[in-house]
Amino acid sequence: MISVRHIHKKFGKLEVLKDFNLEFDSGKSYALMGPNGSGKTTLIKIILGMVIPNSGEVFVQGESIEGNFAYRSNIGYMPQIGRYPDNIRIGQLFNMMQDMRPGIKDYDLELIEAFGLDKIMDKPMHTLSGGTRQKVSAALAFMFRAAILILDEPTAGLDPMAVETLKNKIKKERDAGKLILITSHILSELDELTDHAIYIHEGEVFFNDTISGLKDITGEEKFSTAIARLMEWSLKKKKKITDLSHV
Ligand SMILES: Nc1ncnc2c1ncn2[C@@H]1O[C@H](COP(=O)(O)OP(=O)(O)OP(=O)(O)O)[C@@H](O)[C@H]1O
Repeated sequence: MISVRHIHKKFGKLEVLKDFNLEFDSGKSYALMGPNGSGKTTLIKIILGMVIPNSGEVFVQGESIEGNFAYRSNIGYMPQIGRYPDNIRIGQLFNMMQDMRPGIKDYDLELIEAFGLDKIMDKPMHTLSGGTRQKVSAALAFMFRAAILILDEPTAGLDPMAVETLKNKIKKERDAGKLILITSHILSELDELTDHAIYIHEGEVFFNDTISGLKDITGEEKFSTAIARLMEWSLKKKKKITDLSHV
């Protein structure tokens, strides 16, 4: 459903992604992991067409995204930090986003109600707390019933009740067969919400397999310990996991 082929991205002299290849299939949920600054958000922004790679290509539902904007309506995106016009009110923002997708009329308003945003529609965005802005971003990501959901650290800054609400929503959409891609540093959350683990190290895909495959190859039952082992290997060996059968 999403195919990332030979992507190379540099910012100045910094090589963030090096000949990066990945496939994301519909009906599966992926945890995108890696140390701070390893290129997770950059990869997401390339898939969304917000960052242009130096070379390589991305295909979404079989079509190259180059010069193509229509594919974005198939993706619900929750950014790490949502940036919105300061003076716009919550309700106006929802209306504006709906106007930008005139082809979609059947909105998913579940999170708006669950987070109580329907009761504060008149509040200007710049007056909102960080967590409430995060709730608005989550509500927008799910609003258009997109087949693909890309969630960049979705629960960061949310209170425990909102975290549970959002996790339940993600599980519901996952079980309905959507493609879900999540980056997070909260491993328990990834273990709960996803079935595939992708680990990025120094601009390359170091590990890409199912979470049960990860547990098998590391010999660790616990997801967090398996990831710790992977990090250890990535730092020591600096080779792809396929070369580590002898570790
Ligand atoms: N627009 C930009 N200009 C210059 N450098 C950038 C830009 N965007 C990202 N970078 C750099 O690219 C690298 C990868 O950043 P990115 O945000 O993709 O990492 P990340 O894996 O998402 O990190 P984190 O876990 O901290 O969110 C970092 O070194 C970052 O400083």
